[in-house]
Amino acid sequence: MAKGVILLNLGSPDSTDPKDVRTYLDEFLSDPRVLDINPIVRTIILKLFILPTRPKQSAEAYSKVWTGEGSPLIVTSYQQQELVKEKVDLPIYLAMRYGNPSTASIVSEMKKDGIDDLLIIPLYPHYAMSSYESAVVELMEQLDKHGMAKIKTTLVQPFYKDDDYIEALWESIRPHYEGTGAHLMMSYHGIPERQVKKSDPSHAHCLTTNKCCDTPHPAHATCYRHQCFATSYALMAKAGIHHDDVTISFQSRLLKDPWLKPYTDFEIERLAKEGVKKLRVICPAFITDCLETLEEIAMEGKEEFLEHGGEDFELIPCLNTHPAWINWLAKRIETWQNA
Ligand SMILES: C=CC1=C(C)c2cc3[nH]c(cc4nc(cc5[nH]c(cc1n2)c(C)c5CCC(=O)O)C(CCC(=O)O)=C4C)c(C)c3C=C
Ligand SMILES: [Fe+2]
Ligand SMILES: [Fe+2]
Repeated sequence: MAKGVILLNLGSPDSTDPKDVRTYLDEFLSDPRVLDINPIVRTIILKLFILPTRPKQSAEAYSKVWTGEGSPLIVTSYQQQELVKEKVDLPIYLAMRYGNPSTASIVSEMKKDGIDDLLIIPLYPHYAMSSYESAVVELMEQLDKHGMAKIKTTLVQPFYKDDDYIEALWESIRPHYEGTGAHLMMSYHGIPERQVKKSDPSHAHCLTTNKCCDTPHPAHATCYRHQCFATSYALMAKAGIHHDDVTISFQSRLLKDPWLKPYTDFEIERLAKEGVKKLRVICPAFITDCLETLEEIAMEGKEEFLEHGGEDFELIPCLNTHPAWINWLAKRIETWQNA
């Protein structure tokens, strides 16, 4: 059998031209796992309220972080792919859920290469219907469309508390944090609360009490909130960081419905007002630095912190191309290859 590995990430616009950003946002927000509302209402909201204004605003934000080679998310993802290729003797593919390289185009490449035994690695530590699930469903649909529905597939599960992942995360954070005396914010991408409830197969556990995420339950296999907390607690335990020195929060809200709380922007302001002078922020929901870390946190978040009395603010980079992360990927692939 011809083995191959596919890395899945979210994707970016092709350029900072508002037209390209519009095309990207249209594809992204038309995904029923992202705006999971009545399809007619979704089209109305998208076409009448979001697409007339947001592409220009988002294009301006993207312009602040864009590199000579393109979007940070795409550039770093290609670097990850190349570094993994240096470590394992297998074809390594990279596909995006939205934009390019599209999942469809990469599946077509895999078909030409005769791949019939595939390891799927969604580059998301946590399960969310809008990220991990959507990327996997799109891949499966494309395999089906390309006549590859019957190939052997192995799916890497959300690795939010995997010991080697937590170790790699701490190794990447440690030089930027240890000895600074800073308060540590762990800011995760938010999702609407209704999506946490929808992803609970029992429909009777998630968000029913304040303590649901700390009470063991099968629903946690697909509970984004539980998995984010589990990453935070495992990291604190590994690094010996006391919970008084940590704030866990959720960023990047869209529209007015309730999203997971507490909200990162409110927490940054609160911490500054309460006298925290030095803040370091990590964003463990992202493997790769992107608009949401480099602009929303490192620029907007910093401005907000300094405006309200904070003095020293830094975003700690995501895992990106850290050797411990590349080793984690290579080890997962080799374990599968040799099984
Ligand atoms: C952790 C993974 C992600 C989840 C979960 C997620 C949910 C989610 N996102 C939106 C809306 C937007 N997100 C945007 C950017 C963006 N989102 C993620 C990851 C997750 N999103 C990443 C990595 C990025 C950055 C992409 C890049 O090019 O750098 C954007 C686009 C930018 C903007 O206009 O703000 C939108 C829109 C929703 C609605 C949602 C859950 C319902
Ligand atoms: Fe997002
Ligand atoms: Fe939960």
